Amino acid sequence: MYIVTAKEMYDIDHFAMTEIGLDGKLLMENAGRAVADRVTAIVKDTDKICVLAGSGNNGGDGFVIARTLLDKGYAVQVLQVVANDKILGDAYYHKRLFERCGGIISLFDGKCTSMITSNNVIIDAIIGIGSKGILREPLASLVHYINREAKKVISVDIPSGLPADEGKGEFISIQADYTFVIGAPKVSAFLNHTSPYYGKWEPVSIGLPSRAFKTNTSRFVWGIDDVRNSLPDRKPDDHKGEHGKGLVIGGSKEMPGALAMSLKASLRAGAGLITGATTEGVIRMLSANCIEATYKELSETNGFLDNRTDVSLEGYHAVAIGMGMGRRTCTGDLVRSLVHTAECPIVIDADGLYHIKEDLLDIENRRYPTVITPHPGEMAMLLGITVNELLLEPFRYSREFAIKNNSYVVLKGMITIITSPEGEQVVNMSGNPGLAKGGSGDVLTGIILAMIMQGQTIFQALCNACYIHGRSADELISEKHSYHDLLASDVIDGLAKVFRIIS
Ligand SMILES: NC(=O)C1=CN([C@@H]2O[C@H](COP(=O)(O)OP(=O)(O)OC[C@H]3O[C@@H](n4cnc5c(N)ncnc54)[C@H](O)[C@@H]3O)[C@@H](O)[C@H]2O)[C@@H](O)CC1
Ligand SMILES: Nc1ncnc2c1ncn2[C@@H]1O[C@H](COP(=O)(O)OP(=O)(O)O)[C@@H](O)[C@H]1O
Ligand SMILES: [K+]
Repeated sequence: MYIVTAKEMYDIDHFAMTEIGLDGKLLMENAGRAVADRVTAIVKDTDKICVLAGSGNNGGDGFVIARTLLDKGYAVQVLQVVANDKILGDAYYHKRLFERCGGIISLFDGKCTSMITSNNVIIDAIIGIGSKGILREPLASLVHYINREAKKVISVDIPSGLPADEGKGEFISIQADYTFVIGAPKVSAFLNHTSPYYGKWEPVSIGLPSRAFKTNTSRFVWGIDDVRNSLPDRKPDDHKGEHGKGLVIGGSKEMPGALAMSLKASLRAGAGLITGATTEGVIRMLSANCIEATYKELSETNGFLDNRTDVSLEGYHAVAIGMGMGRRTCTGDLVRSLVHTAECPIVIDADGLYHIKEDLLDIENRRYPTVITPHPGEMAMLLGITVNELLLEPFRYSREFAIKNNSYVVLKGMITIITSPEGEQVVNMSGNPGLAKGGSGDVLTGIILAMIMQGQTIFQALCNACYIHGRSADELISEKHSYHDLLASDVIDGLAKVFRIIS
């Protein structure tokens, strides 16, 4: 599933019309029919439906939806929210068809809000991706009224008034219960501040050729088919050496568990051999608990790692660093020296990110892949901006950081954005609020480390790891756990089921 900006969607429409020859009226017919089909699945035969049609092609879709529902026998009428002379082109064509089929259209007079309350379903085709700036009157007041009074609101393509793109914090938008997005979801369906306006959403296909998407966007949602297509199978004659030898550096007297979770998750996710490099005290605590891992003792100052041991990374296929190590200056020296010298992929998480903040040039200059896995607070810290600024434009900030610093960025959150150093972006939607608990990120880092060593590209490894991590939490919530009680260590146990589902 591709994700588009408004401009990309217009380019895709344009490509379909000029290069392929698909007619605009036909695309509108397809859009309206596809949405009407979905609407029939969520309304009752006895529901009274009011379609609100605006001036652009979104309104045009509304007329097709109204005609299709009328033909199926639903009680449907249209409230046209702009003057007659504003309905032009393909939308006018479909308005005429609706009228000729016996459809009734009322003109919005700035009041007549009784139609909003006397119908149990409102279909919002007021405005789509052509929305510019904040919604003007009288539409702004109408939208406020709908949000207050309407019983069930179904938006067409995008909740009216909501920006399609990131970077826009001020708007007046319909609060939809459902949104049927046309062709592909828009970026705003994946942002913390705009996604709630969509309600439940799903895409509908309108016959736009996949070539049109491939040519115009490189952003998409990673799904289970992508995992199945990229995760290598295990061969009967495999040996442990083929599944990677990984090193996890972290832990401290205050946070030993973070290291334990990364180690266990990495082994459960398929790593061949995993070593935990940490303080003597942490090794003592973990070794009986996580018996499949091996351990390497590093030097410490008062229970926190320092840079006095000469850590050899020879023979390791990948390294993860940062979990539970704390923010002592002595530990920072260790992190920076390893980032500088590691001749293998390195994953930097948690406190490791804090320690590299002042030395991003070291990352940019690395000749081997670097992966950073920040949550929004850590990413904002690296960028020197606020979390709010970051979350307004997470795609842009991630992309600019990844390209500038020659690194892979896994920006974690309700929706996780994975960006390659070339700027390719993937969104992971698996996972749920049960993961909003200490340790979830340490588990993810362990899975990432394992995936990187399993014969996929680094980018595929990151996408697969994020999907599998979130899917484990989703399966656990659907079976025996709740958002409240789920623990990071449950997510490790849940991996077993996810791997069975995938294979
Ligand atoms: N090629 C096509 O015909 C297709 C069009 N589609 C539909 O077309 C939509 C995009 O159509 P348009 O480009 O015509 O744009 P819209 O229908 O989203 O809206 C444009 C209209 O809104 C008005 N407007 C913009 N900002 C406003 C504001 N702040 N306050 C009040 N009014 C404002 C403009 O004056 C213009 O009349 C998509 O969202 C989708 O629903 C899809 O059906 C796909 C195919
Ligand atoms: N509400 C949520 N919905 C989906 N995933 C979530 C949610 N909250 C957290 N997560 C996931 O849980 C993990 C949390 O990572 P992080 O914040 O680093 O945790 P910690 O540092 O405590 O280990 C990330 O993978 C994130 O995407
Ligand atoms: K709309």
